[in-house]
Amino acid sequence: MAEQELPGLLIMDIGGTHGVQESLAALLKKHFCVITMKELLENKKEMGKKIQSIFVSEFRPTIDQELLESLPNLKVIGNSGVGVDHLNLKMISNFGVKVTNTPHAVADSTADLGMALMLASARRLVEGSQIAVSPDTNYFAADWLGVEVTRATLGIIGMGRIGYKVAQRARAFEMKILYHNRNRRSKEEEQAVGACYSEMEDLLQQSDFVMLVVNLTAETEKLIGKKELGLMKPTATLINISRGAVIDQDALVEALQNKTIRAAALDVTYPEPLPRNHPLLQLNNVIITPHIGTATVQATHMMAEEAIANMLSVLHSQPIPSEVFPQ
Ligand SMILES: O=CC(=O)O
Repeated sequence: MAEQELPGLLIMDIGGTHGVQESLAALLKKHFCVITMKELLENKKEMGKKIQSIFVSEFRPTIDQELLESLPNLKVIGNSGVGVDHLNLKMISNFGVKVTNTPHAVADSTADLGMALMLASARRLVEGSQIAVSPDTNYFAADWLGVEVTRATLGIIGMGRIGYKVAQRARAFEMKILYHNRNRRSKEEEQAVGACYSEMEDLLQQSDFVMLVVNLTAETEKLIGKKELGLMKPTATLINISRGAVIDQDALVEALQNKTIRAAALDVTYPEPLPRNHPLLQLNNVIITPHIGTATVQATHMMAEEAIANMLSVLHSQPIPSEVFPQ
C-alpha cells in the first residue's frame, strides 16, 4: 500500500531565536510534513498548496492577509498558547480557516508563575538577590522588609482555568480569596477553593494582592486604569499574568511612582519588550519577567501536543477540542 502523505504544516523555523525547539519539531514531524517559512518563501507556489495547517508558537509566524492568500488549502491555525489576541480571528474566519488554542496545557505553569510573582514581590526577592551579590556586605534586612502572603487577601480578576488554579494554590497559603469573573462559578467550585465572588470595586478595595488573569478582549483592554488603581490599598500589589494591555500602563507608572500602591509584578507589558528607557524599568517597586507564563519544558510540550490534537481533529473532520471563534 502506498504510504500516505502527511498533511503540510507551516512553522516559523526550527531552533534559533524565533523557531520551534528541535524536540517539538520532532513531535510535529510525526504527524505533519513540516515546512518552514523560509522553505515556503523559496517555493511559494508548490509549498503553498501543500500547507493545510499552521503551528503558531510565541506569536510566530505573523498571520496576515498576504500569507492566507498564498495558502489555498489551509484549514486550521493551531495556536500554541491560550491567548489569541495576536490573531485577527474575523479575517482568518473569512478565509474559511479554523483557529484552535491550548487552554489545558498552559494552566498549571501560568498559575505557578502567578504565585511566583506574588511571592517574589511580597518578599522582595529580586532586590534581595541583588543585595546578596553586591560588593556592599553592610546591609540590614530591616531596611527592606517584605510583606506576608500567608493569610493575606488575594483578589483574582478572571476566574477561568488559570484563575481557578491560582485559587487552588492560594488556599494552601490560607489566603482569603475574592474573585471577579464574567460568569460566577458554581457554589461547589467556590467552596472547593474557598473563593468568594466579589464586585470589582470591593475586590480592589479589599485585596492585598490583585492578580489579573483575564483574556485580552475589547472589554478587558485597560480594565485597570487610574480609577481602579485609586481604589487599591496603598499596601496592595498588582500582579499581571494575562496581557499587558489589560492595564493602563501610564496610570500604573503614576501609581507606583507616587506609591499609591505598594508594588507591581508583571509577566506581561505593552509593548514586549519595553523600550529600555521606559519608566517602569526605572522603578524598584516593580518586578518584570519577559512573558514566561508557559516557558517550562513541560508546558511547551503539552502545548504542542494539545495543538497537534486540535489540528488533526480539524483535518480529520472530528470534533475539535479547543476551537476559538471571532467575538
Ligand atoms: O501567554 C501565554 C498564552 O497565551 O498561553
